[in-house]
Amino acid sequence: SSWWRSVEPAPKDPILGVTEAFLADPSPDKVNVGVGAYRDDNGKPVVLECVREAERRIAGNQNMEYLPMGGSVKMVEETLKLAYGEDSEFIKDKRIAAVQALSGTGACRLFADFQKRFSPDSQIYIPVPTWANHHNIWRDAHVPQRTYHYYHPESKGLDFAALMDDVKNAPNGSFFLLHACAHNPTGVDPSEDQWREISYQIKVKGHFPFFDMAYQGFASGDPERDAKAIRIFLEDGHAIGIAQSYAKNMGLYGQRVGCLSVLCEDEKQAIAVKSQLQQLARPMYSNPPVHGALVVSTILGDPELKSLWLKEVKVMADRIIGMRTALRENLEKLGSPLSWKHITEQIGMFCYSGMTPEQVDQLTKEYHIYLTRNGRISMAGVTTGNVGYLANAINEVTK
Ligand SMILES: Cc1ncc(COP(=O)(O)O)c(CN[C@](O)(C(=O)O)[C@@H](O)C(=O)O)c1O
Repeated sequence: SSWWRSVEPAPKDPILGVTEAFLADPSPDKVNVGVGAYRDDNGKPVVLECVREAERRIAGNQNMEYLPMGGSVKMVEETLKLAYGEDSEFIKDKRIAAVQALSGTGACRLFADFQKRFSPDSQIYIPVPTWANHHNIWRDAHVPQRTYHYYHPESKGLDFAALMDDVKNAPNGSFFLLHACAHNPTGVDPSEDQWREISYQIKVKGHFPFFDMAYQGFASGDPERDAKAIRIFLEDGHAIGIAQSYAKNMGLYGQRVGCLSVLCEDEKQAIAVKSQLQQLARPMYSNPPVHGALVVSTILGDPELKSLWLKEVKVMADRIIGMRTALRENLEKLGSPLSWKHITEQIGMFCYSGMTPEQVDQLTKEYHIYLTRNGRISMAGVTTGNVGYLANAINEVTK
């Protein structure tokens, strides 16, 4: 008996479905500015030189043994330094419970399941808008979701006042999901002063901040600078959770390398929390993949490779910043009646263009330009070769 007969086709993923449509399009003019995957100025995916060199050093020497349920201790150690700081006292005092995760998605999901298990009546406040998959992750972890104001359409900036009201009005001890840098999809980040006010208010309310940091190094080109929000919260004495990913900033997309960490009050608590995170991982995937973790720990564990990585991540960030300027200038040169200054004011991988779903559909149908229907443009897909074509198409559908 085909018990699955009632199974309906799943809806297309709002982001990955765009990639599928792009790949299916035979047009030579097609442009993919959908998924957040870096491309060089020839529109090609990039494997960083530091990654190639790490692979050369690993080749032939890597065993295929299981990692512990918590993953590679060395990779996790190096990863915590990126988020908490090279000389973090929290690392020294062993207060951080941390496990290797299946990239940023896996880190968020492991946290959501941990939250459900150990704070079963809690909910989570998620920004409007956010990365589409955040809703799926906390839904499948059966954690009720609330929203907080984030993006201000009229100014194409941060709705700071409304955000602060939501923080103040949420019940004490609520969970808040925060994008550490390079907010997806808006590219709008709080200023340093705004982060300080958010941190203060979250502390007053006893809320729990969970940072999703999928783009460290990609926003400004400097991983230290991109961790500023987290450092402010740490200085203010918050307990926090962090999801980290090497998909974008090290280009390890398909290797699925990330890390989930929870800052505890002391080492004893951290040992307990880590053991429970491992308990969640064991029935889910048992232990995480070994290769990507070895690439990361080889790079971050070698001063020469780490400095090469820092140079390469800056090159990627700078290229994107350059494309923001180019796209804005092309639109202005075309005499577009709209203001496009937000293209250069926003930060990170994405530009929240302000285009309507209908305008996006027109871009796809008439110009073979692929982007998500919320008008988000992955700037990594913009090149000196297609920026003129893209600007012209955007001008045509928006003028
Ligand atoms: C805020 C945020 N958090 C976590 C992730 C997960 O990333 P990973 O699991 O690969 O480490 C993404 C990636 N989001 C996308 O770049 C995007 O929004 O296009 C894309 O990779 C995706 O999965 O949707 C993200 O934007």
